[in-house]
Amino acid sequence: MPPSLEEQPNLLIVDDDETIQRLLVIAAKDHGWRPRTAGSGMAALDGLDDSIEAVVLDHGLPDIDGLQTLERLRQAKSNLPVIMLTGLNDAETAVRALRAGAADYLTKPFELKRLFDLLRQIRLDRSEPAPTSAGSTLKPAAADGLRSANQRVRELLRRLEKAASLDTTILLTGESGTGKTYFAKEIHRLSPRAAEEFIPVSCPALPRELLESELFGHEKGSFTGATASRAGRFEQASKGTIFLDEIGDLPAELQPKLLNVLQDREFFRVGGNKILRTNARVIAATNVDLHAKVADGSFREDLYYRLNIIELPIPPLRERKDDLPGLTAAILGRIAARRGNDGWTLTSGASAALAAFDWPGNIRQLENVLERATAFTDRDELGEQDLVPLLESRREGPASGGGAKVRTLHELERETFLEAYRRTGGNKAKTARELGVSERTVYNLLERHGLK
Ligand SMILES: Nc1ncnc2c1ncn2[C@@H]1O[C@H](COP(=O)(O)OP(=O)(O)OP(=O)(O)O)[C@@H](O)[C@H]1O
Repeated sequence: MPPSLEEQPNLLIVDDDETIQRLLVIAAKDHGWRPRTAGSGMAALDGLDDSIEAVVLDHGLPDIDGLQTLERLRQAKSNLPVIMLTGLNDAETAVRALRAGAADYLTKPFELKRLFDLLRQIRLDRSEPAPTSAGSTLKPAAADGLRSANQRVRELLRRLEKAASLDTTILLTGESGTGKTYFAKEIHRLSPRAAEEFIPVSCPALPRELLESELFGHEKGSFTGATASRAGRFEQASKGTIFLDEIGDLPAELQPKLLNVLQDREFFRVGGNKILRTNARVIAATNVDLHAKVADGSFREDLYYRLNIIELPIPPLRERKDDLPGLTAAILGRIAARRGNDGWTLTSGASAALAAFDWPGNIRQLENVLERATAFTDRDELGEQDLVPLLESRREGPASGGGAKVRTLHELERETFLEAYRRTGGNKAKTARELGVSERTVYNLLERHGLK
């Protein structure tokens, strides 16, 4: 039975060309939408109300243009999906539309079917209930990492796929371990450059001089130890993608050089006097707030804007817990393939324990927990007792602010205890023996550290 008129979702069509408007209205009705129309950006803003579920927006409008309309629509309703219609060969508008938060764009002329397939998919994504994280069975893994149970991530992935094909600079932001490197590789894989090289460079991994030579190459004799000329990563990645991880740590002296590459595609090797050109696509990532770095003067504003053509913010795991079952299945599948066994399932208690944790180290921490839990069990089902002792709330990775973090006695006790508890597979008697304490103390320790 077709949906009643009340059940049909409202679609706002914004186009000043009456013929196209009429065509879209007919097609919208055919596809189960209830169309409303606006002939200008201002009319679209006037016509916006809570019942509108999606907008099809032409770029060329008579008053405020499509991009400005898009920005204002999204200001009024931040989660409103907008599909932008752009002219042929207008990649710049497409990039700017995605940047301004468009769910997608279509280049005119386009097939009506494509538009309504997209709209249907957006609707599906929004209405699909998120799977519960507790439960004994795991769904098959989203092996390519481009599926998600979380609406925010699904929207991010849609933008990511679109951005991948546009060959533009992308900035991935998010806490450590959220998957920035993983997504950078996915962008490369989905891009027309997939067959070329993907070259990652970690900015804080090298001192300034070496980083400069790593990125831009050097000529023989340009510094002590430069016994031969060497091409840099920008030369090597000329047809491919260069991934600049932790770009916030790029030393001030190298920032103008990177800016030149992004602006003019030109650079010099260290000690070189020949202008070299690169066509590398740049993807950068940061887990620090670059805005704040611009504000305190440690990161150039012009470089920030060059990098931030399209920003893809990756949410922390604690804000996408509905993805835990899929991610867990994907990671366990990967571990099983590596170890050559049939894999593991989780008891509902184990799933609930994962869901109750706040994951300060994000997906990397989930991966570590699963690696360790599977290493210490002979069973093919992971239970609460396999996971709970591994769920530590301390942030993983290097402590921010530099320098080794001084741990309190309480933290040391917790770590030592957890080590032993994990080693013994959660066996309290064995843990007691290993630590030279009574079993009663093991119970006390479990309680003291909130592990019961
Ligand atoms: N969608 C995903 N599916 C499966 N595994 C993932 C996914 N995203 C990330 N991972 C895994 O989680 C781990 C951490 O991801 P990644 O290294 O990409 O994080 P990051 O944000 O780049 O971290 P950092 O800021 O510390 O460099 C990796 O081992 C990666 O393979």
